[in-house]
Amino acid sequence: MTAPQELTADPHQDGVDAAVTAARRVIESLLRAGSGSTAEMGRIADQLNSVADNLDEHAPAMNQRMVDMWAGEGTTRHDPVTGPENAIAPPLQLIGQSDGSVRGVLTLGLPYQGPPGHVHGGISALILDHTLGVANHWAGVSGMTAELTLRYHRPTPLFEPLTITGVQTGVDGRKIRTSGAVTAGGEVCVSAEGLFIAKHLPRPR
Ligand SMILES: CCCCCCCC(=O)SCCNC(=O)CCNC(=O)[C@H](O)C(C)(C)COP(=O)(O)OP(=O)(O)OC[C@H]1O[C@@H](n2cnc3c(N)ncnc32)[C@H](O)[C@@H]1OP(=O)(O)O
Repeated sequence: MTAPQELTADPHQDGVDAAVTAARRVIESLLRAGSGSTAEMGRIADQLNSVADNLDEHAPAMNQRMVDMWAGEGTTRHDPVTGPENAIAPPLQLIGQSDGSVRGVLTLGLPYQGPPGHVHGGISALILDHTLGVANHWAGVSGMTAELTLRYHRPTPLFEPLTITGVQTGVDGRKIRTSGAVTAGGEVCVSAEGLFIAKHLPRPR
C-alpha cells in the first residue's frame, strides 16, 4: 500500500510565493472594499500599477518563463488551482491517499462567489477538473479532459471548509474515467464525472 503523499507544491514563506499571498490578499481586500470604500482608490491603483511595472521590468522573456514553468517532471507551481505562484489559485493542496484517491481541504472567500454567499459553479468546475487530473497522475495514467460532467446538488458555501476529492475509476485504452466531489459538512455539494484521453501536449523547452 502506498503511503499518503503531497501531490501539489508546498507554498514557500518567502520569495514569489510570499508576494503572491499578498496579491491574493489585495484581490480579496479590493472586493471587500468595493465602491462604497472610503479608501483613496486612485492612489491605490497607482501603487498597484507601480508594483506591476516593477515586476514586468525584472521578469524573464515570456518564452524563457514558459520553459521555467514546465521544468522538471513534478508538480506545477503556476496552475490556477494549486499553484503557489498564481494569485488566482485559492490555492488547493492535494494529498494522494493510500486508497488511490486524492483529497484536499480549502475555504473559499469573496473572489470565488457566485450566488449570494456561495461558490460560483465555474470555480467548482475548475477545482474539480484539476483535482481529477491530479487523481489521474496519482493513479499513474493521465491525460487531457475530453468531457467533464458536473452535478450541482446543493449550493457550495463560502467561508466554510470544503473537502475536495478525486479518484480514477477506470482505464480503457486511452480513455480514462475519473470522478470527484466537493463536500461541505459531510454533504456533497458538487459531484463530477470526467472522461480524460491519454494525451499530453509537449512541454516548452
Ligand atoms: C496535474 C495537472 C492536472 C491538470 C488537469 C487539467 C486538465 C485539463 O484541463 S486539460 C485542458 C482541457 N482539455 C483540452 O483542452 C482537450 C482538448 N481536446 C483535445 O485535445 C482532443 O480532443 C483530445 C485530446 C481530448 C482527444 O483527441 P485525440 O487524442 O486526437 O483522440 P481521438 O483519437 O480523437 O479519440 C480517442 C478516443 O477518445 C474518444 N473521445 C475523444 N474525445 C471525446 C469526447 N469529448 N467524448 C467522448 N469520447 C471522446 C474518441 O471517440 C476515441 O475513441 P475510440 O478510440 O473508441 O475511437
